[in-house]
Amino acid sequence: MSTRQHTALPKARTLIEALPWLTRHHGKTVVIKFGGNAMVDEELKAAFAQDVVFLRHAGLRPVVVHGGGPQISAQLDRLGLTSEFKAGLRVTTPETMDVVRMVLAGQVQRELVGLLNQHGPLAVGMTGEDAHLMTATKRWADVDGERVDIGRVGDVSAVEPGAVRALLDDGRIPVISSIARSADDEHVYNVNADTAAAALAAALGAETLMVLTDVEGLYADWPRSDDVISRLTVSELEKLLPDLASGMVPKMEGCLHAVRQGVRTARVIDGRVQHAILLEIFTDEGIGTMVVPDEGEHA
Ligand SMILES: Nc1ncnc2c1ncn2[C@@H]1O[C@H](COP(=O)(O)OP(=O)(O)O)[C@@H](O)[C@H]1O
Ligand SMILES: CC(=O)N[C@@H](CCC(=O)OP(=O)(O)O)C(=O)O
Repeated sequence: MSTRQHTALPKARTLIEALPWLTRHHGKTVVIKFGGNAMVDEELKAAFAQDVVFLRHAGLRPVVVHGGGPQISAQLDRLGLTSEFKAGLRVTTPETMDVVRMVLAGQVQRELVGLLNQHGPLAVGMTGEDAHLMTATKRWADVDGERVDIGRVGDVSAVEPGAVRALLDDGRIPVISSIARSADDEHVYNVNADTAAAALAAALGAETLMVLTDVEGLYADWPRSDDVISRLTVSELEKLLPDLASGMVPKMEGCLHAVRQGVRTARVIDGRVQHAILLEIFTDEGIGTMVVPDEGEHA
């Protein structure tokens, strides 16, 4: 009897290799934050959409929260307005807020929804304003120990995840812009997208928060070295937080918050690498930086 050599055998083996990961994560919610800096390359964006759709078809419940800092700055520049950041947060006047809302909800979110929906009627876009998803209170920046007014920047004070859950139950992929309502509905707030993703992951009881950015992960001694910290507990991260700078502050604060609130792992991964999300499936320890609970917590 002759056995036929099937050329597709290595592909079948690869699929089987993914089985333990897929079994472990089946039915689990994964909140994926896609940063504006990782979003500047067309091929990367298309690969990101493929990964998210793959997760959805593999039985996970992916939720996308997107940023768009560079895209907002470019539009402000076109309008002759300046971009100013304090402690990693955009100083947001009412005029700036109009641009933030227009760019995030009208441009970046639409583009991601379009890319995902090339694979079927899956993605539905919303902002934190929709169905009271996110309510925020005014956030002040801490600059050298001083409390500084940065305008319409908000911190998430409440999340009503019902609408997102309903979309997930319906098999959709929610794509969420980081804008929140104020409790009195007088205006809207600009929320850092890392902060929004973390709040949402916590409220949804997500298994994982994945933050895609434009560096390999959290560098131990940035900018002097590029040694990536591959794993740290929330207590270790808490000690490190005061030494962090710029964009890493809301990211790592978000990871800390999410894991403290019961999210099993939070990861910062390199969104410049094609298929960064799927690489997670095939590497035991994962890539980038992983934040885990302290030993003995959420058993
Ligand atoms: N310890 C650190 N490790 C890695 N990156 C850091 C660190 N501290 C500050 N950064 C900066 O944070 C940036 C990522 O944050 P940000 O620019 O807000 O990205 P995103 O658009 O993905 O949210 C990096 O490009 C890097 O310049
Ligand atoms: C308050 C604040 O800073 N909001 C951010 C919202 C977008 C964002 O966070 O985008 P990235 O993830 O690409 O940085 C901003 O206005 O740029």
